[in-house]
Amino acid sequence: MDLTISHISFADFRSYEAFDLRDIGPLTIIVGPNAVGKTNIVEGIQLLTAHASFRHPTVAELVRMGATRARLYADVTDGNRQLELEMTAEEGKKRFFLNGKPKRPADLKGLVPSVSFTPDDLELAKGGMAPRRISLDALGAQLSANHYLIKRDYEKVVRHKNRLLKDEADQALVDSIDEMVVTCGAQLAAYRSALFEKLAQVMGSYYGQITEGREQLRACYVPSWEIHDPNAPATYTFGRDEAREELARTLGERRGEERARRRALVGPHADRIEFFIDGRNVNSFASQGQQRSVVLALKLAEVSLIQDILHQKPVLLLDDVMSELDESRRRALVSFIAGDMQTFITTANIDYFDSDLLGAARIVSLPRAVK
Ligand SMILES: Nc1ncnc2c1ncn2[C@@H]1O[C@H](COP(=O)(O)OP(=O)(O)OP(=O)(O)O)[C@@H](O)[C@H]1O
Repeated sequence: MDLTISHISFADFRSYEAFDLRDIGPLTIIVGPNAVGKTNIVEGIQLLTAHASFRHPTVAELVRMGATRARLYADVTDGNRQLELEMTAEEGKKRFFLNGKPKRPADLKGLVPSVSFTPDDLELAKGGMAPRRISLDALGAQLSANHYLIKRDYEKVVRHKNRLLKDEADQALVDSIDEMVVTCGAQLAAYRSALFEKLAQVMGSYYGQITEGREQLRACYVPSWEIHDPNAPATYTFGRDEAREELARTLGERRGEERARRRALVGPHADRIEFFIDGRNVNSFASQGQQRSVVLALKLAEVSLIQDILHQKPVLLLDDVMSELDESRRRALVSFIAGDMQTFITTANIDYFDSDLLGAARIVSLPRAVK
């Protein structure tokens, strides 16, 4: 049996002085008016399970205004094992505990994975590359502690390199940091590429189901060393060694450009993720509805991959997305939820759910805060 959350408790977290929910079952629908604290609950669960928040807050933002320390807690069980997950936020630091013992996030990766789906995710199929890379790394981090650690190291290296370039530091210093860019960057790019290959395949299959076979989705991971035509889908497969060679070569070729623009231009922080429907780039051609289907397919694929790789169903966190989806996409999502995966849904309007789903759910109504 999968690990599921049976109890959550927050103290001085976001808007909550205290929040406690016990006997949590497979499906919880959290209902309430705007700004009542629905998203805060989902964020708290994501912090406890994925050790990150889709809102990318500072630690101080997590602590209730006027308090000094936030504490989040969850009991998790698979019927046999009982685990206690805990996170504190205090003095600029998040700390994690398992059964009362301090743990590094890397030690907890994959224990109780989660997939969140929020209105911000709908931007994933629209514009910039950064949210797509962040989303891929967030998935990778839950699937592999090594992915999480190398991404963290690589980001440090690039920050350092950008500082050197900004300060117009000696080229020898930049060259020495470039060795790290190559080592960490090649490993990160190889992890991402291998993960993305699986993700793209499952995504394509979900997209086919959502559109009832009418349209084909192709997703491509494009490393920064490729000269890529955004209007032509292409598959680039490579391993770590090839990535090392290509990165070293491209860094050499673009050294002058990096110095002139005073920032790092080569490496996985500049890799692209492109989506194509029937051969056309989603960014410039897709309708809003098609873009939403792409994101829905991506989220469903994330869930499937976690299940396949970790043999543990993730906790699904749906923050106010029903209102953003039309009837057919809502149906596709609900049929997925109706499986046996633990799910938390927030909504301001319960009318989006049919009576079957409501009948299976525990409804938690949050009252309007008294000011
Ligand atoms: N650190 C904090 N201390 C106190 N209050 C906070 C803190 N962080 C957020 N809040 C409050 O939490 C509330 C927002 O909660 P949340 O985002 O969960 O609302 P919601 O119910 O999801 O609303 P909506 O339906 O509009 O998305 C806001 O009133 C905000 O001021």
